[in-house]
Parts: sequence; structure tokens; C-alpha cells
Amino acid sequence: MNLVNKAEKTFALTTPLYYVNDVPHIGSAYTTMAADAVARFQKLLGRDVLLITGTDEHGQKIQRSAESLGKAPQEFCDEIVPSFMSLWRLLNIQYDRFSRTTAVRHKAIVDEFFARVWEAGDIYQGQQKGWYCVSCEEFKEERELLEGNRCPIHVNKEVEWRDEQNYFFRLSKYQTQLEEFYQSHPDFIQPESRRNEVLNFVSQGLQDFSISRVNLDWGFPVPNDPKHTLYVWFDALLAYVTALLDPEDEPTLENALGKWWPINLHLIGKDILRFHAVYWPAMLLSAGLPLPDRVFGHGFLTKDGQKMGKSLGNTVDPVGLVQQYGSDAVRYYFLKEIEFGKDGDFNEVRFIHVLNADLANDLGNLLNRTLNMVKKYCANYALSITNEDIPAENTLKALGVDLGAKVKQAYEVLAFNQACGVVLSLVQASNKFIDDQAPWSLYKQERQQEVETVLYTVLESVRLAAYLLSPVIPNISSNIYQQLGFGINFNEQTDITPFAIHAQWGLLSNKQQLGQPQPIFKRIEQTKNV
Ligand SMILES: Nc1ncnc2c1ncn2[C@@H]1O[C@H](COP(=O)(O)OP(=O)(O)OP(=O)(O)O)[C@@H](O)[C@H]1O
Ligand SMILES: [Zn+2]
Repeated sequence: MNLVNKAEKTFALTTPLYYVNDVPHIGSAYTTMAADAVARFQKLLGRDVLLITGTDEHGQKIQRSAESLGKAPQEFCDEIVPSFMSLWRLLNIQYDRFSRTTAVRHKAIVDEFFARVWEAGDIYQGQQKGWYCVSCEEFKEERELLEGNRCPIHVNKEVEWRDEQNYFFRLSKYQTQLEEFYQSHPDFIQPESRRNEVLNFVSQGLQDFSISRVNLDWGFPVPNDPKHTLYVWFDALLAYVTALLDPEDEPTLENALGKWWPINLHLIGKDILRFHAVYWPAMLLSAGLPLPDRVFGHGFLTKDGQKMGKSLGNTVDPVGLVQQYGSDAVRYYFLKEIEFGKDGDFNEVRFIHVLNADLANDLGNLLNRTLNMVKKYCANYALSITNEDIPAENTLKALGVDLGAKVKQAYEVLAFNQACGVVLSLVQASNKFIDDQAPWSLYKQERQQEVETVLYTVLESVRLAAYLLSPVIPNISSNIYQQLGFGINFNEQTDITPFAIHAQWGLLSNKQQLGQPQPIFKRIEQTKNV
């Protein structure tokens, strides 16, 4: 059976399927915002994109969370899931699929996949002994534990001793194949530090891992032994596959894998790297399926140096942030300020400072004052010149010419901070340019051509900046494009703004019907309590 028939133009990516043990927080939002920026960027490149997110609803962690509230697990999940969906709407996330592991059709995919792994001879029964972190849903090595038998990721949770009959997956059989795969696909695990972590872990020798639990009801039964419940991670990873089905499709692997497989990018936090970079490819090898292109494990958002998390409860509420500052502000801050891959602390004073400096002052004021100058200095509120009139050595044109290529390269390696940073340097250079050139005095000296050259050059640089930032701040970029006379909304019409054209400096024309100047981002006042 030839399961895969992926077209070049497609790009499928995933966020983790978040546990529903509590409502989402800024950490869950971080991965999802990054994924949305990648999806939007890929659309600008003309790709057919499928962005998958969703929720992981099985296992002991969820069962216990439900029990603690006196609810049935399904009822509990059904109550939490809408809080994820509404946060994604609030953050302007354009996801295509929302994959819930409790979906009926998911079970069919899991059963079919399990059968393939079973037939490969990779599942056997054995005795599992070890320390288990319910919050991670993972066995831990004794040497990894913190004092008092606590999990290194969930520092407030003690691990629990388990000694039970489980089914095991023969991970050890795939040691060499995985190592060869990592060598021949050096970009599979990113960033480099995460790749080294995985290579190091694998080189210590892979142990088979248990894929079933006893004494736990909440999950799918193991197909040929329903007294056992399938391990939550075995079923959760497969929900990426189920998500590929079109709504009307019969849930079979053949239908799921036809168009979008292999996934181009799994975006995750570093806490779940091993599952995606080791267990998942081994499971796929066992089932005879091609492996994903890339797994990127980003860093943690921390509070006072600790990973923010639902289990620890030290989280920042993204809903409040968006309601107060808007979705673009939140997206911009986290993607611009924290190097993707590294940990980053959230600090509200810094948050306000960055937004005021970059969006309100550098970008917003620049557009506003330049449009107002066009109004004042140019007949009919229109520029009379075009790109051809601007010499190649013009400072901003020289900077703008290869900016698109630089930013593309940065987005491709998920260096969002670098992408935003180089765009901001064009914006800052534009502010300096307008101050140096002083069009107000050129105007007094009746040097009209020069006045218009300066104003064109600056407005065109703002346009290019807006385009290149549109994956991160789509509302502000749309607003800028509209004020510059393009009737384009980046939330709706990516196909009419191809990168090959809009990422070039010089697109603004003398036919532009400029709109009324309006502030694009209101300066935030520091309140006393931050
Ligand atoms: N502090 C954080 N920083 C960055 N990403 C995070 C953070 N917390 C969660 N995430 C994202 O969510 C994923 C983990 O999802 P999960 O549902 O386990 O959330 P969690 O808040 O870490 O839950 P818990 O605290 O119960 O482990 C991570 O891989 C990452 O994508
Ligand atoms: Zn843990």
C-alpha cells in the first residue's frame, strides 16, 4: 500500500496536543503563536498549509484532575476544551484542525496503527518497575529525580512507584536505525542543543518502553487485551495523524496520510522532546511509515526561573494580557523578545517597554508623521514618484533590497526574534533618515522632488516592514497596508500578497490612494502597580 503522496506545495505543522488538566496559559499560547506565525509565513510563500493543534485528553493525569472536581473525565474534558479554542480565537490563531484524542474516529486510527506495530513483532508483555511522574505521564530514571523523589519538570510533584504487567514497545530494536536517521537528517531535531541532547540520550542505549497501563480506565483499551489501557502518549502522538483526515473521510491510515504526510514540522516545548524525537520516529519506523521532516523544541517561559506550568500553577493568564493589550502585542512580545529555543522570563515592565518602543514609537509614529507630511507637502495627498526615481544608493533602498531574503531565511529556521529584529532595523533607519533629511526644510526650500523622494522612501520601507511582520502582527500589518492604500487584510487574503512581489522593496506606486493617518498602536501608560 502506497500511503503517502505528498505534494511539494503543501506544508503541515503541529503544536503539541495540550493536556486538558487545566485551562491554557501563556506557555501553551507561546507554542501556538509561533506555529501560527510559521503557518502564515508559509502561506505567503504560496504553500498550502495545514496547522494542527488540539488536546490530549486521556490518561491518569486527566482522570485525576476530573476526579478532584468530582466529574466524569469526558465531562471534564468537554468543559476545558472550549477554553483552548477561545484562547486561539483571541490570539488570532488560524488553525485548520483541532484534534481531540477522545474523538471517536481517532480510535480507528490508533487500532490500525497498533495492528501494524503488533504485526511487526514490536509489542510484547513484560513487568514494568519504576518511578512514574503522573504530570509528565512518563517513567523517570532514579538519577533524574530531585530531592524528595520529585520530578525535575514538576518540582512540586512526587513521582510514584509502579510495579505492574504492561505491554512494551520494542524501542531498543530501533537504536541503530534511529542513529542512522539522525546522521542522515541533521535538521530533523532543532535547535542544535536539543539535537545534541537527543543524540546523547540515544547513545546511552534505548530501553523498551511500556505502552499500556493496568488499573486505569481512562483511555483506549489495548486492541487485543482490553484489560489494559493504552498508554496516553501512544495514542496522543497518533492524533497528529487523525487530524489529517478530512471531515468526511473514513478514518483509515490510507485516507489520513494521503495528502499531508509526512508532517513538515512538529513544534513543541523541550519537555516533550524525547517523545517526538525518539519514541515517535521509532513507532513510525515500526509501522513502516515515513518520518516527519523536523521537530523543533523551544525553551520554557519561566517565572522566577521556574517553568511556568499548569501543574505548578505559576502561570501568566494570556486572556488578561490580550484583553488589555491586544493579540498583536502579545504575539510580538513573545516572538520578538525571546530567542526561540532559549528560555525566557516574562516581565510586564519589559513587555510594556518593548511594545511602546517598537510598535508605538518606531513603527507607529513613523507611519503617522510621514503620512501627515504627505498630506501637508504633496498635492492631492499623493506621491508623484515611484521606485524607478530612487537611486540604488539611497540608504533605505539599499537596506530594503535584500531584507526580504534575510527575513525569509530567519523565518525558515524559526528565528522569529531575528526576523523581527532586522525588520525593526529598517524601521529605525527610516526614522533616522527622515530626521537627517528633514523634508520640512526641503519643502521650505521648494525642493519638491527631494521632499517626495524622502517620503516615498520612508513609506515604502514601512510597507515592506508591515509585510514582513505580518506573520507576527497581522492586524497591525493590515492596518498599515490599508493606510498605504492597499485594500488588503492579512487575516484573509494571503494568496494575493505573494512573497516574490511584496517582499521586494519598491512596490509602492504613484497611483496609491493613501488612507487617513490613524495610530496603529496606542502607547501603553505604565501603571503604578507594574
Ligand atoms: N512554561 C512554558 N514555556 C513554554 N512552553 C510551554 C510552557 N508550558 C507549556 N508549554 C507548551 O505546552 C507543552 C506542554 O503542554 P502541557 O499540556 O503538558 O502543558 P503544561 O502547562 O506544561 O502542563 P503541566 O504543568 O501540567 O505539565 C509544551 O511542550 C510547550 O509546547
Ligand atoms: Zn513531571
